[in-house]
Amino acid sequence: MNGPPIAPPLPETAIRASTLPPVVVVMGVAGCGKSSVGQTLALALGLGFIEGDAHHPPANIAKMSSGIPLNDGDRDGWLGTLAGFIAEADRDGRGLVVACSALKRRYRDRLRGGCKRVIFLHLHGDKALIVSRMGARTAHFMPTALIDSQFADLETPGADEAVLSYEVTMPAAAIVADACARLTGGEADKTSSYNGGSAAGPNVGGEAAGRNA
Ligand SMILES: Nc1ncnc2c1ncn2[C@@H]1O[C@H](COP(=O)(O)OP(=O)(O)O)[C@@H](O)[C@H]1O
Ligand SMILES: O=C(O)[C@H](O)[C@@H](O)[C@H](O)[C@H](O)COP(=O)(O)O
Repeated sequence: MNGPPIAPPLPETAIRASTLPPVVVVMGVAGCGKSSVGQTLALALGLGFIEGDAHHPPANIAKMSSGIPLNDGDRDGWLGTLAGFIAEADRDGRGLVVACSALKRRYRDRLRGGCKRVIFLHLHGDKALIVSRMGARTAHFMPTALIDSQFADLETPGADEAVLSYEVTMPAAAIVADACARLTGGEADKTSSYNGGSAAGPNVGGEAAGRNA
């Protein structure tokens, strides 16, 4: 009897089978490495890169600079702008890398809403280490004092989200090499983890598997 498959195909397999280049959102709290990893990943994949920080309205930058955390309302228009870039890439069949904190589940839903190819690359790690990296940055608007609010807002991606997760103790080059391998079908390092999610969830794997079945 021909019924639906009992187990969905692994999303990682589906990503590899996709004929379209990936759309990756590098996410995580301030100072986790989104810009560094995102830029290098985009270069390695030959894709465009969008720095989310460059699209905050001046009022958001002023707020963070003065030590006040952003709230959902502050982030609304900014997320809309970034979701627009992603939807445009999807319409054109282009790949793209975006650096965006995407701290909450509903923010990620907004970003992937216009593009079923979105994969989140979550950089996570110890708060003290991240604070020390933030402190070593020069000429950056984000005060280290806001790190507690960033961790408080962070909703770690769930098992039903398409996400590659990396511990920030890994060198940025190693993160990029592993992510490239996973996204393009090469050999991947065993030290990272991949959360594919179920075919029923709003994940890239299920959609891609459907398109390519
Ligand atoms: N994996 C890493 N290992 C060591 N240092 C890193 C790593 N990723 C980023 N950094 C450094 O940490 C600081 C914060 O990184 P950045 O890319 O600005 O983070 P974000 O964009 O998330 O705020 C920078 O000085 C960067 O060079
Ligand atoms: O949603 C937010 O609260 C901000 O977007 C924040 O998460 C982001 O990280 C800042 O723009 C700081 O910039 P860096 O992440 O580059 O430190």
